[in-house]
Amino acid sequence: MSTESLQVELAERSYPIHFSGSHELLKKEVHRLRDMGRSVRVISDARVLDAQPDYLAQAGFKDSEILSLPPGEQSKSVDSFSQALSFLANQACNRDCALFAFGGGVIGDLAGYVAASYLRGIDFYQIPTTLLSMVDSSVGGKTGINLPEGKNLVGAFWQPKAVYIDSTLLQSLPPREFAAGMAEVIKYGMLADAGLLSDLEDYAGLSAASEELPDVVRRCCAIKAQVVADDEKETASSGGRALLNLGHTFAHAIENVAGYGEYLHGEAVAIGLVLATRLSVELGQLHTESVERVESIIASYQLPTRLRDPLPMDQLMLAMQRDKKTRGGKLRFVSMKALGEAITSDGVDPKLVEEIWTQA
Ligand SMILES: O=C(O)C(=O)C[C@@H](O)[C@H](O)[C@H](O)COP(=O)(O)O
Repeated sequence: MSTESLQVELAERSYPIHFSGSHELLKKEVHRLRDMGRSVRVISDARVLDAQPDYLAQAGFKDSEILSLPPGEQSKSVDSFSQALSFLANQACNRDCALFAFGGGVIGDLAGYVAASYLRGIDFYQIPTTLLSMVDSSVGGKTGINLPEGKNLVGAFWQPKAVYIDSTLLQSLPPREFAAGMAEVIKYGMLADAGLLSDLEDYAGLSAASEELPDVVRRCCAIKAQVVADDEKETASSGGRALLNLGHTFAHAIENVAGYGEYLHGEAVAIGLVLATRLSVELGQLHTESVERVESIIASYQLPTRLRDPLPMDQLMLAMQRDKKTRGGKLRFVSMKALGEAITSDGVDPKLVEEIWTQA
């Protein structure tokens, strides 16, 4: 990884994203906490712990301090949330306990929400193990769980104290998971960095071992850190943090209607990015050729550009109504006025949205 750390600037809630020497820095932090008499706990999943059997022990954690949940989106649930709270309460963890998330986006979002809720808030650290969580979900403090009614419908903004990005962890990541992470990388190019998008065209076939990957991860984190610093709680009247949701209004509806886990989050985002491009064309903001270009970039990273099977339109439209960007019953979309420059679009005609879905 790149030698520097990045700082997410949020006044008293500022924190570093470490890209180099992360494992060593993590170990130091665990020791520092223990030296202060504080306890530490970890939430992880069975697949990550199997793939990385020694990582936590080498950083100073003990087995009894680790809660292992089943892998996959199903663990981002009220049941797992409750299980994790009981894990802390049964061990009499108090307010000086620090909670570490060791896993991908599901574990990070869940553990963050547990940390935000337990005793009204305890310290929280992110150790992302997937590409998706390294470039996106571990940064910015959006934590939460899914409901049967919709994706991420319950949660809190709760910033981590630090993020430890260790690219060596990607070597054991299954190819499908790596590809899913690339969807969020492509998203960053599409929303804020035309140069990154062009580079991704040149790098097609990027893998965990590619020498370009550390710089790509850092570029995504730098965009996210800036957007979050400018609009931490997504309250800007236009643009702002909502732009990070490019493709997600469609993606969350796909995940909810198809059933959580049917599509990986990144796979749904990949389809959502194509649909957001089609929407931008229909709104007269992009040329038609943009769709072909976006589809080609997405496909070159072994990601889907279309749904495997059609999903019921009424359910997709209903799921979209529950999107957190909706105001006064009206959908707010993130579209692009150029590839590399996202904007928010209000008052989009639902008929147009239905028409876009028919092309999914
Ligand atoms: O951090 C953000 O803000 C994002 O929108 C990043 C998204 O990629 C991420 O999936 C996020 O968790 C979605 O948030 P939501 O508010 O739409 O549930």
